[in-house]
Amino acid sequence: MYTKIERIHAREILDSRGNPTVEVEVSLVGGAFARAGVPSGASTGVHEALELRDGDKSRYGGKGVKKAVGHVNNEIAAALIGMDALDQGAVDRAMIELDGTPHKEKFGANAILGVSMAVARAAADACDLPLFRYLGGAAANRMPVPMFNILNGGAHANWQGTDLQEFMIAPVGAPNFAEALRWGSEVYHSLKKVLKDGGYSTGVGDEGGFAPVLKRNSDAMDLIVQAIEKAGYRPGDDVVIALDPASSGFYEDGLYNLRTEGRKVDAAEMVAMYADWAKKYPFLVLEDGLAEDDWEGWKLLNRELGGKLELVGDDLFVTNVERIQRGIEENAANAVLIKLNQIGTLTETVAAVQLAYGANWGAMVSHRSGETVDSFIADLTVALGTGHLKTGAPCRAERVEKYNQLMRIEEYLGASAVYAGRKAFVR
Ligand SMILES: C=C(OP(=O)(O)O)C(=O)O
Ligand SMILES: [Mg+2]
Repeated sequence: MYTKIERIHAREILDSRGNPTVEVEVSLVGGAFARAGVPSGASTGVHEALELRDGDKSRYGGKGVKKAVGHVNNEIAAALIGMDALDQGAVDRAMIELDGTPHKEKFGANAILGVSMAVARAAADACDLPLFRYLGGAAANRMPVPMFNILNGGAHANWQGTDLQEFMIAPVGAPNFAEALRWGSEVYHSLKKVLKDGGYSTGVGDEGGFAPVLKRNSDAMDLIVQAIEKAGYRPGDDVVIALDPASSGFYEDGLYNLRTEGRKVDAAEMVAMYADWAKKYPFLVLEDGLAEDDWEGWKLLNRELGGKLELVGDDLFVTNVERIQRGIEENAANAVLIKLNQIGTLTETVAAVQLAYGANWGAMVSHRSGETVDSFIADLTVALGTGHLKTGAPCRAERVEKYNQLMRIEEYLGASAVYAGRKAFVR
């Protein structure tokens, strides 16, 4: 059968931060071929599947991935060769069972995910279909709102800028994805000018957003509103703001340490700050507003703001159905962030999205702060119809490749494409 897996080969490559990561190639008997690159986070959740690093300090300071590469080339290849690439579920289950640990500690989620992605792409190639069409079927036509991270802080700016990690803009009022991309790029360049004119640095963080040193976190909101207006758009109607404070990164002994402002606050005070911002700013989406195990805080946040904001759990849920199920039962959020490498297979990622949909929750697909030029998540977003994705600033090749792939998909869909717009957000 022409979709049988014939060859699997992994190698070590570099990601956008200059750290090693896994790249996997898969060939099928009929000649189909695909390659996939595995991303890597910096503000990783403690409940994520394991990213296997060598720990050998003589190479890349211990960050090499030769062990993960070896697992792909040996045990995983031996088990998967001869399997049908069209049966993604069976391929992913075989790797999960062979690994046999709860968090993929044996092979590493980086090894398993590279194979999972490359097998899907090889199957799409064998079917002569674009990846989004292979994964999503004939009805997949929903183009996402791009969430551009234009101001970086926290771990993504070496803790030298804002405490909050990501300030994103979302062009909800655009008529289509191509225009949304243009609006986002124009606001990004407008922010550069606003920062330059204000005497701030225009150096960038890990995801390509500017990383100025500011006195208060809310200064970032004011600067972004100015940038939206100066670019000729209406804050709120055309372009809204989304935040990912990644607050697990500054949660210490039960309090949130806002270092730049010199104050430590509790969950209720954080919720009050977000409520105030929701009144003052065109602010619609809040990811990881509270820390990954602060379930009581999240419940309060959802009670207070769940009707106004899309509250997205990233470190809280780590794309893991058990944690998402708990979130649904405890009414702790109304949306989930979706990162393939937090869980380690395509099959489990799709299950996480379906669980969220079943609860009428939103799902936002996401890149990692360490990326390759692989644009798998662009296709995945359209395939699953999530309506929004975040993949950094509209600059830096590893980020724009995802946005550019969405341009190609929108062109391919032609009149069938539907831009999700404001409806993307569940509140
Ligand atoms: C993309 C993110 O960052 P990282 O990849 O560093 O976890 C995030 O926190 O949403
Ligand atoms: Mg996050």
